[in-house]
Amino acid sequence: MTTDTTTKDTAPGAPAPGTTVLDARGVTMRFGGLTAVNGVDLTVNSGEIVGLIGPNGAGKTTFFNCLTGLYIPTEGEVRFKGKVLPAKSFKVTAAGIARTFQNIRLFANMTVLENVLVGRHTRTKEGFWSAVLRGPGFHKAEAHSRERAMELLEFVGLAAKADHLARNLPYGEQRKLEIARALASEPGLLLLDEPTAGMNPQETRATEELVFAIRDKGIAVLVIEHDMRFIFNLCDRVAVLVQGEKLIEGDSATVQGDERVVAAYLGEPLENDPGAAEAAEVEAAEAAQASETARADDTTTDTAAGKENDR
Ligand SMILES: Nc1ncnc2c1ncn2[C@@H]1O[C@H](COP(=O)(O)OP(=O)(O)OP(=O)(O)O)[C@@H](O)[C@H]1O
Repeated sequence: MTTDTTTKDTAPGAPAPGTTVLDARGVTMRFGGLTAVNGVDLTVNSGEIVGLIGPNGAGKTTFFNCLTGLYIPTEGEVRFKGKVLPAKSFKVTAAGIARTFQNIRLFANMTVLENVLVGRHTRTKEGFWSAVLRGPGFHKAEAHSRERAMELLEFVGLAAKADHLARNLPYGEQRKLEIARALASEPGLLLLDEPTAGMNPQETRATEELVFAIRDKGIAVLVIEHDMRFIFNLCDRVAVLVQGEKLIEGDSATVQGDERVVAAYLGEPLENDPGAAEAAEVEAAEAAQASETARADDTTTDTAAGKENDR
């Protein structure tokens, strides 16, 4: 896996850095009376890693589902490389947007390699009859797909486990396999939904490096995550959703320093702050103690100085 985050090993055909790849405008999703996403605008440019954060139930996954054709937004429009996205998830994948899911969705009884091969189906030109007749075209396409799938397994660090059953992989490796499978559709934009959920700090750090390496291959990334350290280390831009609406968007420093973001995560300070009286009492006692000590020190110094003068 490439871990160098500075060298750009950009894929041929990738758009120039800074070109808008995803352009979501006024995306609204209502479920009956509940507005889960409300008028959200978001762009992702090529060469960028953009974070989407917000408290539980803020509408992040619903917004992802609107970007990937799982939901048809009640209002708004999503464009990918300038074209309005089709309203079917397999067509969205074919257009160039791939995703992983919050809850891992692998074929547990298939091998690691087979799981990646499944991810290639939108890129395989060979049709039904070619598969049935197993002619030379089919064998050539299959060999190419296997080669590409092995490259991707190498890239995420799972090549040695290509023949293992997916269900036997440890949790962190299953998440990597999901990413390899998503990459198999050769996307221009990768959406990651909580890629480090349930990971230990080492696995999280490795995922961070993997995402940088994906970006360096010319694939733009939009990532949902609750791990703030991961998000602020990784992302060029971060958008914050609260109750379905975009509260703020900016670089990590701007978002981290925004009082509204802190309030959205930690809650507003309570009017009659419980414990405030006790805290003030402790502070006053500590201050009194400090001045008492200072006075005692002064007396000791004076006495010592007096004795000196007495000599
Ligand atoms: N299919 C659905 N039908 C009805 N309500 C839904 C549906 N999907 C999501 N919701 C509601 O929409 C709101 C936003 O949910 P969503 O899962 O998008 O939030 P989230 O920000 O991804 O939360 P989390 O961080 O917990 O995953 C919630 O109130 C949720 O209950």
